Amino acid sequence: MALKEFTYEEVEKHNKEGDLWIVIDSKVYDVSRFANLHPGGLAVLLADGVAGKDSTNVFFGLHRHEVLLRPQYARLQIGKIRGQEEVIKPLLPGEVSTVPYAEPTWLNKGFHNPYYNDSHRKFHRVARKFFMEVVYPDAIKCEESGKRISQDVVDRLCEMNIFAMRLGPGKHLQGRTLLSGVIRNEEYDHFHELILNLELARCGCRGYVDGFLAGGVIGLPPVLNFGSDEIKAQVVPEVLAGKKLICLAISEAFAGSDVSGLQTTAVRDGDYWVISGTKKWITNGTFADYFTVACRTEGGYTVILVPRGKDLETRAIKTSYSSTAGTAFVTFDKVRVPVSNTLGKIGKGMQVILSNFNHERWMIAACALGMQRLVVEECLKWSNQRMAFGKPLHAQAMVRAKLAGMISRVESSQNWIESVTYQMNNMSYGEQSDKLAGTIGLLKQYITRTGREIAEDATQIFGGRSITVTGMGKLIENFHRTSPYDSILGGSEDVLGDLGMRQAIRKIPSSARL
Ligand code: HEM
Repeated sequence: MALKEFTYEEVEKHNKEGDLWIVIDSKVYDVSRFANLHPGGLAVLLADGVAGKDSTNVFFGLHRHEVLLRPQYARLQIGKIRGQEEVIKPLLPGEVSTVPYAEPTWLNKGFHNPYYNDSHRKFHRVARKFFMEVVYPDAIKCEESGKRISQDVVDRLCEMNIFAMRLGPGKHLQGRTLLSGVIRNEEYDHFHELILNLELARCGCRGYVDGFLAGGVIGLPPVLNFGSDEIKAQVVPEVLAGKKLICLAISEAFAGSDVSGLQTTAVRDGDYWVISGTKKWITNGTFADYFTVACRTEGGYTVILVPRGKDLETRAIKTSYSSTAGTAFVTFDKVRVPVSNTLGKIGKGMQVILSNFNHERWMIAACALGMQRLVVEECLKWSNQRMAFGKPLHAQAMVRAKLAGMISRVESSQNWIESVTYQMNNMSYGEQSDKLAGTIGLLKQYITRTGREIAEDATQIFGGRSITVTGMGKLIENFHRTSPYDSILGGSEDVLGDLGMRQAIRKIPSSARL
């Protein structure tokens, strides 16, 4: 049905309590009955320049656009201004932002790049639509409720093989239809995977980013790369189908970044391991069915796949991000598992653990970067729409300086991660372990550190709104609270910087002299 049309003169007549209309972006809203329920109060709606008037600027200085899109408020619209059309439109599913620096360069019209081709473009369009339509609403819901990712979303992302793709290219993708067949299986590379990580991060919910089966992204590769054929045949199909969930259990209260300090032990009893000990900060642990567990065994370390059972208990750990991540404290009370559940060689678990770290750290860095870019976009929009001292925020040189720093950090991180991703595409798994471990350590250290600098700057730009969980600054609040996770999970910043340096120092030629 065509919308009723009004002139500004007609709207102006409705300017008092009980008969109150306002205009926002050419749309006419009847707020007569809503005014008393308005979270910002009645008085502000009756003010001069608001009641019966075009309140577009004042509205966008105080609310996110999504407020108007919520059904209960969208229904307050009774018509539009004759001869005018709405200008402020949200991105449609699949669309890219036209705000400068809101997207990686290759997505901007007229820009060129050496890494991405048509297959990545097609893939990106479908992925963005999927994340906006299916994942984003679940992310918002779960981030707030703290509940685990909905099974419905798990089913859909497994149907699209998104979960399988997040493990990177490889044999596990053979015979699978990727993203409804938008690309051919053999086209899939680490740049497609980078796209998935960046799109996930755009949801702006850090807890959910981990709740989005991150435990599986790091817990399943040891099974794929080091499990026996029987174990793989049993576990991989059900996990990639989203029927069973898996997580990685390495860190302990006794050993975090210092993996060699771990104390969970596995003792042989015939054909069984008997596992005793605890694990801490285990992402997805509260809802996982399988645990890829690093244990101390006679003569070294061994990684063992442990199914959830009566002697394995998980308890949710209260963290400062959402419990949708499923962060758990895990207790093994003489858990018996067959020795055939060993992943890799007995006593050679450190190799399994270390080889897994590169991909995990790269994934965390990618997600961290995705959120940072989102924060840059939020700050650019906010500084453009927020009026202070009679001018937009970006009229202040200090604000422009902060924005310049934020953009430079995000762009340098993007360029570095793309260069590393290109190496990953062209190196074998073994070569990556040898050549990229140090670089990825440094990359992650850099990206997570700049993340916290960006969080600080964004907080200053958003002021009080950056410390409230809802409203204009909700993404900034989430990012400021959760950016330290990026700098801790998968190896803390200082340890990774040191790893990068130790690897570099080891490779300085003995003949090198000034
Ligand atoms: C259709 C029109 C409007 C709707 C549906 C609406 C809805 C809301 C909602 C849901 C909130 C809670 C905060 C949030 O979720 O962002 C809010 C807060 C607020 N609103 Fe409105 N509003 C409308 C128009 C206006 C207008 C024209 C003004 C003009 C001054 C205004 C001033 C405020 C203020 C001052 C707050 C508190 C903001 C804060 O805590 O930071 N609102 N409004």
